[in-house]
Amino acid sequence: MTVSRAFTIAGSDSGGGAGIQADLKTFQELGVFGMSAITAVTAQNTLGVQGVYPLSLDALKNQIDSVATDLKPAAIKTGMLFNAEMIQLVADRIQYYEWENIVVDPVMIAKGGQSLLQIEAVSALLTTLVPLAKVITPNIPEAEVLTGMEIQTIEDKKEAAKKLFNLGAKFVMIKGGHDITGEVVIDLLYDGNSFESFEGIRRETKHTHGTGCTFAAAITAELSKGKTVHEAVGTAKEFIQAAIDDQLGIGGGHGPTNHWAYRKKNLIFSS
Ligand SMILES: Nc1ncnc2c1ncn2[C@@H]1O[C@H](COP(=O)(O)OP(=O)(O)O)[C@@H](O)[C@H]1O
Ligand SMILES: Cc1ncc(COP(=O)(O)O)c(N)n1
Repeated sequence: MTVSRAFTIAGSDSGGGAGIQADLKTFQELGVFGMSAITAVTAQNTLGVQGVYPLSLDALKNQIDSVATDLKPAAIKTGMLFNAEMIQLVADRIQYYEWENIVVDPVMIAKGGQSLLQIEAVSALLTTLVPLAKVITPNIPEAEVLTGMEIQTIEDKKEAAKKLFNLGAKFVMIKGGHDITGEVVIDLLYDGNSFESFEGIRRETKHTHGTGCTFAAAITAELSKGKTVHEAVGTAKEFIQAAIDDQLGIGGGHGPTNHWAYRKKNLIFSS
């Protein structure tokens, strides 16, 4: 039996909705064997981030090498990388192992406002990791920081996508969750030639903790199966819409989405 294998390099979210936990749940739900390397442990729940505890560079390198040398992941996702040294290490390992299916989710700030990436690390992200990305998946505030431009209109999004493409990312996905208006939420994918919109139904909910991680993890899972980026993003969009629609309603703040919802929906439709 061939097993699709995906690897996440990210931070741990004790609350289970974002980070490593969201990634592994998403891999599992999409039928992919998941592996992880933890950059930092966060003490986190739906109310916010109570603490950030980065691991040593050695601990991170050792985890990546353990996975790489034995388990051979077919697609790799990066999430919270915390500082410039970790970004450089991850970029170095990606090149060393000649990995190509790299999904870079440039995590910077948690939904509660706490920083998950040191601001001086942004230039390392731009120069070392973005050029290695098959897909980069910034939300609007992240795209603004990465490009140094304000994003308000669809034309701004297109310009930002072009800038990130010119830095070497093969596909740029600018997510629309932070747009303030509209019944439709639009994620814009750019492949260097044309733009494709992936639309979802915008839900009025505060339970969107981990949506970015989950969406990027679903893209990674599908890439590990050999799907194209367009196919992978299509499935990821269905996955995240189902996860947001099927509210869990747990916790007193920004609650997690339901990672089981996509499989549940497909089970119902196929039975
Ligand atoms: N309120 C919402 N209703 C429906 N889809 C949403 C909503 N918020 C975010 N999404 C979707 O979730 C994914 C993550 O989006 P976004 O919130 O922009 O990223 P992040 O979690 O990194 O801030 C995207 O596919 C986006 O369209
Ligand atoms: C460890 C960790 N990684 C990432 C996020 C971002 O979450 P989101 O997907 O909601 O932007 C988070 N809150 N915690």
